[in-house]
Amino acid sequence: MECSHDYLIVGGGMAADAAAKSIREIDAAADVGIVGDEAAPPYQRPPLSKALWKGDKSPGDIDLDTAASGAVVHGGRRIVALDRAAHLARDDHGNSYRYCRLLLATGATPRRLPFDAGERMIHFRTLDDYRALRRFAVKGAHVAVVGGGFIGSELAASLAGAGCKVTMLFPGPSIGAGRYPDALCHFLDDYYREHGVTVSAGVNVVDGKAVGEGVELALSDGETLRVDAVAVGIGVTPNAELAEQAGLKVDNGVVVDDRLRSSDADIWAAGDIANFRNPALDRRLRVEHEDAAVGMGKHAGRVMAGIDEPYDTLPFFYSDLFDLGYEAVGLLDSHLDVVEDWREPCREGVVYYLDGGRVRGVLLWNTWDQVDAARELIAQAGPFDASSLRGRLPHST
Ligand SMILES: NC(=O)c1ccc[n+]([C@@H]2O[C@H](COP(=O)([O-])OP(=O)(O)OC[C@H]3O[C@@H](n4cnc5c(N)ncnc54)[C@H](O)[C@@H]3O)[C@@H](O)[C@H]2O)c1
Repeated sequence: MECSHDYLIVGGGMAADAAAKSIREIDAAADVGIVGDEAAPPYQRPPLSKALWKGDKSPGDIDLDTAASGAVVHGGRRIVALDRAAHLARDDHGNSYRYCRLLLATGATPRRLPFDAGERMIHFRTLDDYRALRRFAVKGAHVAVVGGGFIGSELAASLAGAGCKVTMLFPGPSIGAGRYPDALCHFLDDYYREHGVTVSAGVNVVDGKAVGEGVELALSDGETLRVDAVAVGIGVTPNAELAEQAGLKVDNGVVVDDRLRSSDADIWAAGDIANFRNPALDRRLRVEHEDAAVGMGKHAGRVMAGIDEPYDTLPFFYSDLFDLGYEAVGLLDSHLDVVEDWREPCREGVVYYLDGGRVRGVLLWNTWDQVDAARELIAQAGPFDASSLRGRLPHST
């Protein structure tokens, strides 16, 4: 089959959906095509590790209704080659797609543990992964959660809340290490333990195999752990092979300019794969959060449809961990100078991340309605220090 689209979007996630909708808003007559390798049409990813486990949402509620944008969604297909000169993409089913303008929104692939332990070990990212884990992570089941980052901390809390016995395993010193200040990391380790989670920090999973109706893991401390299922969240790799094969500039993702345009004038990139420069932070970034996927998708769609404006949005993300929650703006890197301003230690407060007297990131821990104020602070030249920051952002709840 050969088809032709004015705008072809490669990847079927949240960035793709946002781009299709913003193209439609500007170019009502546009012919937009989306080719994505997941069978499901675009859906919201954040509920997979949070709301779906709490029963706040069901899989039917997370559909993004991309069809409403008028885009033709070619699901279950993967673009495997791009001929930039001919403006032609080819998929793994032998179909070809002609395009005028193309958006790469191919997302990222979970890093894998170096062994196969069968269907009960799930590298967690997609709706299919959620469904697979749900089959085994029933009430009372013992689930090992490998990784102490975003997926690991959210899933461990959600699974414990859903009545599973949870063991967290990760090589670092504590949950959230490298992102949060030490006191908060230690508080989180204790908080998870108080909520019934076994937190095994500093422990690597070195091997594993399927055994009967479970998985047996060999750990770096010499122990063996037998569980009903394993959920793995040990980081992701941007899906930039297609861009690389096509000869686009790739360096920790697809390198784009301030219009999210790649080194090819007719190809843009958005979401997890895009390496862009943020002017306020004065550095290039690749951001793997929902807000960036949606915001960059929307922005790329607008630019592709003819609105010439720069993308200068600061990274924003949020999380829910048991009854704790936070919003964050900019860079959370505990190697920066960290100023903690607690209203109640580790329960409610603000953490600032500084570099040379400039605020580069703000963590709003159980502190709400301060995101705009945090953005403004990061835009200011400073210099700031602990005394000028403490008490600056109100600690409203
Ligand atoms: N709330 C949110 O914004 C949110 C929620 C879920 C996922 N995400 C995104 O999804 C992506 C994937 O999340 P993630 O949690 O996998 O990545 P992550 O980078 O947040 O965390 C990776 C974790 O795995 C650990 N790790 C690395 N190698 C390991 C190994 N061999 N064995 C055990 N642990 C190992 C790291 O120490 C770290 O704790 C991220 O890009 C994240 O930003 C975001």
